Amino acid sequence: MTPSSPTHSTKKTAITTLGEDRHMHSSYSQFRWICALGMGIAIGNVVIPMSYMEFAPHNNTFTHNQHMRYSAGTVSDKYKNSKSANTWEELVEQKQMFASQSIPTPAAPVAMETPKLSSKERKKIMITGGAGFVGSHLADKLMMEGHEVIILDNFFTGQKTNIDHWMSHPHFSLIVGDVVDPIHLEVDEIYHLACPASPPHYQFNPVKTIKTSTEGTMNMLGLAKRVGAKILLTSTSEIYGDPQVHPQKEDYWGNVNPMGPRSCYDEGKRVAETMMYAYKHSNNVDVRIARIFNTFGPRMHPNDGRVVSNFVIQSLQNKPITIYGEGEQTRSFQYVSDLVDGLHALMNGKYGAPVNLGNPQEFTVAEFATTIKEMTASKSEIKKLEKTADDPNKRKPDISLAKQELNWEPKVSVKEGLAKTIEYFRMVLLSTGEIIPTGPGASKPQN
Ligand SMILES: O=C(O)[C@H]1O[C@H](OP(=O)(O)OP(=O)(O)OC[C@H]2O[C@@H](n3ccc(=O)[nH]c3=O)[C@H](O)[C@@H]2O)[C@H](O)[C@@H](O)[C@@H]1O
Repeated sequence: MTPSSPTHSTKKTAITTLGEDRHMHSSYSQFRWICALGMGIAIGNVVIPMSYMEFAPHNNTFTHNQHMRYSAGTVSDKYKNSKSANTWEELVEQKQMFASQSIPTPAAPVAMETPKLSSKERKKIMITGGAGFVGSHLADKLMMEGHEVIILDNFFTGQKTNIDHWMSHPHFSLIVGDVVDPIHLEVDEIYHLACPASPPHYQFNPVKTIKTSTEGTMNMLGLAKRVGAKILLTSTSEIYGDPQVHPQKEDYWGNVNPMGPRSCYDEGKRVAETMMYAYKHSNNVDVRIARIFNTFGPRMHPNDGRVVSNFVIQSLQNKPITIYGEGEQTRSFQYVSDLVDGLHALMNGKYGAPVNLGNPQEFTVAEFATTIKEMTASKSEIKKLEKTADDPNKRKPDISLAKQELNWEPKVSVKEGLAKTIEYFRMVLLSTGEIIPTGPGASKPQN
């Protein structure tokens, strides 16, 4: 199997055994400490992550005593002194402590105490696709504000490891389900993220991708209408297709091939936007639309197949870096914490028309490959493969509207974000062994 093959695999070795063996692995233990020390700032007994909790590399399960031990690995004094419970009273005390806090896991190696809001201030917020890469970072932010978070995810691309740390928190609920099925519950806000976003994944079952964006969005709008909730749709830069205008502003109508391999996603999101406005105008639903440009960061699935995870994983293993086409196509990359801040600002602001959220720092794919190769001190060769069908030639957001309406702009440079992402994947590789990233063409996410 070559890295360019449409099939792919991740060899899981040490880490799955870890959970089962219930023993600490030395590199893993080191990983936790690096993460905790590198990411957290302790204030009193609360550990505030530098950019939420960023590390979610693997499947693992933990015993209660392991939770206790992990708590000793945080920077917080309170946790530093905690140890395995010896008596019933100690166990009760520790259980109470963890009941109001997150539980440290490899996904989020710092324990975090969530603020106690009054019931009037505390909102019930649903995130569809909340176990995914972006959704789980958003969940962290909302939990850290003290809200109640309900995640609805079908785990097609989402991973439980991304949200494990909140599972026993009283403000957190997980519903394993699909947005294509109607759902009845009480919520104040809905962040509707559910939909595979990586081209190989959304092309795997195009009919399902269309249903997710259409029936799924209809169901979420129906819910918003019934309970009077505000709803935010994560749309995409892909609605501009292969743009003939550069950079792209929100008033550009786009250049989409309605019959191409990407159209299930592009057209699905376009119709989802249309539905949002139909419900706004006909039913007075309070809507928000974010058009998200290429986003990267820790918790991207190693087999996501998008350019950032592929190039980083290939470089770290000194394997060929696969460029599709000549590498002259451009993309503009934003770090995940900036996106999460933008989504939050949009939901909490008053602006109801579509807004681009992206970082205008633009790279050709070839430049991007060289940048990652240099940052990882890799010996990888650059390998050119066939260009993929309908791959947009240029993409860069005009974010003047987001600056004006949301007072938002990205704070993390691409290089800073890449450094964090490289460290993340370095640790993933330490734990999992070899990874062969997903190549071009439709494919199912592999665990
Ligand atoms: O990351 C994102 O946020 C966006 O990713 C994808 O859009 P795309 O720009 O095609 O993302 P990638 O698959 O990461 O591709 C970026 C460029 O790198 C190239 N690429 C990708 C992977 C690879 O191994 N080699 C390579 O040259 C692609 O051909 C493309 O030109 C999704 O379709 C968007 O919905 C999503 O918003």
